[in-house]
Amino acid sequence: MPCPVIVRLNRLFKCHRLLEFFDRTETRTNFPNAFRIAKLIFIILVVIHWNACLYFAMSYIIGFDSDYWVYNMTKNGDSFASQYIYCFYWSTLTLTAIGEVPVPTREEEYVFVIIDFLIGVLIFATIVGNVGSMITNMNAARAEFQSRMDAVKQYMELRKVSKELENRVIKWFDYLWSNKQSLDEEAVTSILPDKLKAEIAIHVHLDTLKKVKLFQDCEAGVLAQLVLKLRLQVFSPNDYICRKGDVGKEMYIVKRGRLCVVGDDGKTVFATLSDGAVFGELSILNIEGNKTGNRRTANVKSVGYSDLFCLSKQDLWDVLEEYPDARDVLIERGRQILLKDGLLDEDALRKAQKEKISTAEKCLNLESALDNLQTRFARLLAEYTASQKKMKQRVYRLEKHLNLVSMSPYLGLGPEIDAKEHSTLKQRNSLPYHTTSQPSTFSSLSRSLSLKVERQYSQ
Ligand SMILES: Nc1ncnc2c1ncn2[C@@H]1O[C@@H]2COP(=O)(O)O[C@H]2[C@H]1O
Repeated sequence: MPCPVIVRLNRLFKCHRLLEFFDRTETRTNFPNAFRIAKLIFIILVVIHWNACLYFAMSYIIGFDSDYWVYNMTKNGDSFASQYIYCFYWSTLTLTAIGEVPVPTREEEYVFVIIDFLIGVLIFATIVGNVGSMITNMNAARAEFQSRMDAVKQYMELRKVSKELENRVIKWFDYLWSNKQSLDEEAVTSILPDKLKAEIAIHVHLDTLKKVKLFQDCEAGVLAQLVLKLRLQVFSPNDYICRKGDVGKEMYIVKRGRLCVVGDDGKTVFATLSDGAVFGELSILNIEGNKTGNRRTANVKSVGYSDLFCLSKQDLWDVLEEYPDARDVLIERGRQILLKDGLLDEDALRKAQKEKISTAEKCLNLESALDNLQTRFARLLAEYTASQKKMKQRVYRLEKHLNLVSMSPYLGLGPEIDAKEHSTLKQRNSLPYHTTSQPSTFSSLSRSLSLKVERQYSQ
């Protein structure tokens, strides 16, 4: 074997870098299946190349032209290109087992060919397995969609659903697939963290939301919050999205399609709604004076297929509670539509507004009364503290006057008395009560007074 080849074998230690490259590229590429096929072909070519090199090395060791199996220099040429091409050809035939190869004559040649055949079987299995799984992966979305559709079809068959309705359902599936609408967009992005999900939702839906006149004056935060709550729904031609009198539970934004606000006969068209239009908001905005309350004010019908973003009442209010200005804008616009349709009870609106004002006034009055009370309470507290202080001083003076001041340090009353006076009083106090010059009634009075003051202190 030529020496430079052995020296360069240490390059095989870098193999892990190649595997790392494969892993990273497979994760990052937008065409994973194409990359997997390319990787498989590359690995097979490398294995064939190594096998060709081994064949040439074995022929070199055994001796070129020595038998029918080894590389034949005279027959196949001795240039580097012809040597490489013949060996590569031989290796391909052996490993893929698709062609006849020279029959080995020596034992070591047989062993080499057996190993080659075994590797060839593995390569073949790998190719078939990988290509099969790639084709399955490529069709995974279609297969999932198909299986769901089949389940619905079977169900309709079982429940004897009318042919007309069955056709509508099948056409709905067909529209969904041909417009590349996912059955459940939330499920697709559910694996992502909330932040990324929000960014994707903003990217996908924000353009539609920006077209919506109703939201054009709203703060950017409102749109960003709303965009996360939108759910895509697809309606077939002539489907009623809402009917007059139903309880409103959600509002809709038209992403694509055409819809009509129709009368009860289903033919009289009051208004046509197209991309960016909003409807279904009147019954969920709790507009004061709305004659229909939380009921739908009109029928809305889809003309062709229409893609609508649906926003539930709860989700809308959750957002609007944080953005009162946006709420006022929406309510004002809704009020204008109701006024135009003659569905606004102006008396009720005025009454509600008056009630609102009187409630606000009541709140203000209550607030000022509370302020007043607070001031008076503070004044009372100050007066009480001052009178308490005065009383303490009077008790102290009284006690002093009655020669009972000696009790004060124990009771914690009044200012400190000087040490001399204190010792004199202590001496006097050590005498029994009846021996003191004061009558016993004074002492009991002073005691009860002291106890009262002590209680006040402890409070
Ligand atoms: N004259 C109109 N023009 C446009 N849209 C309307 C008209 N009347 C009703 N709608 C919409 O039709 C919706 C029916 O449900 P809502 O009452 O919740 O909200 C209603 C409005 O959004």
